Amino acid sequence: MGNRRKKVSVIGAGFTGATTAFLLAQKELSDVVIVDIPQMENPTKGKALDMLEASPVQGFDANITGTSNYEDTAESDIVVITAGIARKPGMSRDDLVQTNEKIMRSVTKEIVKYSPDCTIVVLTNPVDAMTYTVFKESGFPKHRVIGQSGVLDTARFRTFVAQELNLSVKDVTGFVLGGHGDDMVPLVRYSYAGGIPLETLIPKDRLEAIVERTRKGGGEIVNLLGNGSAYYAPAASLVEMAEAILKDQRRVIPAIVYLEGEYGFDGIYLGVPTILGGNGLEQIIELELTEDEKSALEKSAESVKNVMKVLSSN
Ligand SMILES: NC(=O)C1=CN([C@@H]2O[C@H](COP(=O)(O)OP(=O)(O)OC[C@H]3O[C@@H](n4cnc5c(N)ncnc54)[C@H](O)[C@@H]3O)[C@@H](O)[C@H]2O)C=CC1
Ligand SMILES: O=C([O-])CC(=O)C(=O)O
Repeated sequence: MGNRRKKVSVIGAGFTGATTAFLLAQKELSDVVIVDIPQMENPTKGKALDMLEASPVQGFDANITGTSNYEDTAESDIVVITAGIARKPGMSRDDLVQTNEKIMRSVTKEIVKYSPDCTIVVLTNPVDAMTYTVFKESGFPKHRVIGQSGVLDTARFRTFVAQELNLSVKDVTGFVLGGHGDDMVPLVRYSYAGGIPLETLIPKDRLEAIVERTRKGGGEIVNLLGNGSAYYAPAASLVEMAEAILKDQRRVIPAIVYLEGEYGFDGIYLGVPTILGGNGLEQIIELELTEDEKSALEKSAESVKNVMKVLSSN
């Protein structure tokens, strides 16, 4: 292997998949293979070629390939799953479960066949349950199957806080825990602007409004777009996770991981603070929670368990 370039395969060449591929290449994090179904092979090849033709202008060196053949994904370091259907206005993420579970099972079989040592990062919704499905189907250890929600949910929270305070987003940190649904748990107590606790900077009612907007952040975009869901911020979030793994950064990042007793939950995938590095999930960080925070997390976990009940893999 030596100094060979890293390789990331992105399954699903739709809005999130294509945007993720382009960001990975622009940042020269890896070569990228984009995979979609055979009926979409030409558009997928077209997107990949179009991205590649941006490389001389933007000055990045990365191969980008579009395909429907999983052989092209062989020996990926990371495989990102964005394949499946997205919600439309009036739908919840959970309405996608039956269709996307089938897609998760079929794509995971192919991923595992060609990249038995990769780390899989799942985006497809309902993402907590879909990450669980991929974990079961892959047979991979838990540190190599993780899901994306917390980076995005936290990014939304940080955006709204920065707007409220008229400050740089760079100085705002936050932590959103729980399932990727409307009862996710933004942890205000662990959120800061330039190291100053947010609770001392923003009145309680304004903070509550920001928390509520964060919880419904996906739906806000779905309603505005009218025919699909968010993709720029989700793709940026996937790329942050991929970078942490590819560069073994050991970053503190909220991620959907398999819990075995942590936070009092066992046998489910849920968003919690983690350390991400070269092995994928390096460590789960257990924060001290107040009774109110615990019960909010419990409620969010119940929603995830209700979705998991309809999984055929459960
Ligand atoms: N976890 C999160 O924070 C987020 C999750 N999502 C979810 O990501 C998923 C993708 O969203 P978009 O990219 O906007 O949807 P999209 O409809 O633009 O793209 C999905 C792509 O998956 C492809 N596909 C379907 N079945 C496939 C299969 N068996 N193998 C390979 N490709 C297949 C489709 O042909 C399509 O190109 C949705 O489930 C959405 O809800 C989106 C944003 C954030
Ligand atoms: O809202 C959706 O359906 C897509 C998603 O998960 C998000 O943008 O948070």
